[in-house]
Amino acid sequence: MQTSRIPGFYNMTVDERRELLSKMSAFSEEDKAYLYAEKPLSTDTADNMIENVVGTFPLPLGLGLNFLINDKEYAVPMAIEEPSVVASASHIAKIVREAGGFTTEATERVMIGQIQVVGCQDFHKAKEVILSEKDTLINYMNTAYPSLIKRGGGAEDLDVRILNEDANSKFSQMLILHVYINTCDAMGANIINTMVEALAPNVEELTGGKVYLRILSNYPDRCLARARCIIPPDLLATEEFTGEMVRDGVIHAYEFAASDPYRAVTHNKGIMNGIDPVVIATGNDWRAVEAGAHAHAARNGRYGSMTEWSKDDEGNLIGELELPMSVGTVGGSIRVHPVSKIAHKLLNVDSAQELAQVIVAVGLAQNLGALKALATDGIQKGHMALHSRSVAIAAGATGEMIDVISQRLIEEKEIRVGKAKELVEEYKK
Ligand SMILES: CC(C)(COP(=O)([O-])OP(=O)([O-])OC[C@H]1O[C@@H](n2cnc3c(N)ncnc32)[C@H](O)[C@@H]1OP(=O)([O-])[O-])[C@@H](O)C(=O)NCCC(=O)NCCSC(=O)C[C@@](C)(O)CC(=O)[O-]
Ligand SMILES: NC(=O)C1=CN([C@@H]2O[C@H](COP(=O)(O)OP(=O)(O)OC[C@H]3O[C@@H](n4cnc5c(N)ncnc54)[C@H](OP(=O)(O)O)[C@@H]3O)[C@@H](O)[C@H]2O)C=CC1
Repeated sequence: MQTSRIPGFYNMTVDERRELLSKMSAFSEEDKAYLYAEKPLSTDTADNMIENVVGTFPLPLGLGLNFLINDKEYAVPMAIEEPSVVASASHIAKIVREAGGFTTEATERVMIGQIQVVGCQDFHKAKEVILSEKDTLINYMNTAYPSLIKRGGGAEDLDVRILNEDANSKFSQMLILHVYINTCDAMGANIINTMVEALAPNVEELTGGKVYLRILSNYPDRCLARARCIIPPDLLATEEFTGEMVRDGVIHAYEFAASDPYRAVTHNKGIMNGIDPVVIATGNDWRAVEAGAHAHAARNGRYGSMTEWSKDDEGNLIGELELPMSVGTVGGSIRVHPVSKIAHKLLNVDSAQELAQVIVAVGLAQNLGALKALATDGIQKGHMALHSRSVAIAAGATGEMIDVISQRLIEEKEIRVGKAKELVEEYKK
């Protein structure tokens, strides 16, 4: 899309939004046939995706707007059930674009495959043998996946660790091979698993041990994406709070998360509020991304904040987020789920590296959205106002009643299902 800045998009009806997107040539006729269908994922496709299928489970798909990342516009598809997340991401993206946008970067897409060897007679000798045969083993693995080499990827390096060397350890001693594999634009789990399974017999032969696990690691700490924003305080000001007050509140909120795991978990949940919906919409494995993100948050031996917030000498608020980001633009169900295909088209990313960068930028925005609300009005004002519609529906409101009940809940400052049920009964009389 030429611009992701569409003021008041949320005040339009769904039909008006679709018409506007048509005018912006965001979707082809075929895309629209899937995206606007009541049931975009057919039962047949679903039945081919997983086991024991009895139906499908749709989620709302919204657009995170206003994202300017490395000077490129992105309307970000977000699949999520929770109200206020898309609004919050768009709200912060709007502020950040006025400050010049997000800057992002990503490392090479190097993922890790692990091979576990137990029962070696001499673990140090076994380690030496593996390292002396490193090049041969790397070449061997690459013969198991020649197409990856053709794309410029493949196994690149190999490392060996010995675990549980302490004689008092209650666990068995084991040799762990780490194979570093560039999976190009795929998340790479199946690719890596194929390669490490192919290598296992050679490893057994060289070490004299027994290989058990041969699987990727979901902590790909050489496959990182980083996002950064620099925001002058005046852009953060609200009716009641100066920009400096908001900035300082955000920094204090960060310091709280950095010092206390109980807070860090909630803080990081707020970041994943932004990340998961994009990972899901693009057909990627959100369990893998979640697991890797939390491992990274604990990399210093203590679970802490995924983001960092500080101020520079000019008083600008600086936000940074670095996460492992094992996502792909091909592979898995990405080209199987029709809506995920459309999401990729809308995002218009050229590579998995670029997708990873968009995702961390959304995570950073989402974190600031939550912290800005928490450090000022509190989360209930913005979030609960948007949640009131779900509350009304949960209480049995339908059609026009939803808006009426939702508005009453906000006015009476009692956004809860019990209250909504009373209002529904009253409305029906
Ligand atoms: C909800 C807002 C954004 C309102 O904030 P606001 O200041 O009232 O927004 P605004 O009316 O000034 O609008 C500014 C922009 O926000 C967007 N926007 C504004 N409203 C909408 C809407 N309805 N739908 C879509 N987009 C919306 C939109 O882009 C708009 O620009 P415009 O288009 O007008 O030029 C703000 O209160 C907010 O960000 N709150 C935080 C919400 C949040 O974090 N929700 C997550 C759920 S809570 C949670 O799970 C995580 C948590 C909080 O526990 C994490 C933690 O503890 O750290
Ligand atoms: N622990 C975990 O996280 C696990 C996750 N999984 C699942 O694995 C799936 C992801 O595995 P993944 O290996 O990515 O998927 P695939 O098995 O679908 O492999 C990706 C395929 O994409 C093709 N391809 C086309 N273009 C490119 C390109 N530019 N770069 C790289 N590959 C390309 C390759 O086929 P070709 O080379 O033949 O053209 C490759 O085989 C996810 O569904 C995930 O849920 C599975 C096991 C464990």
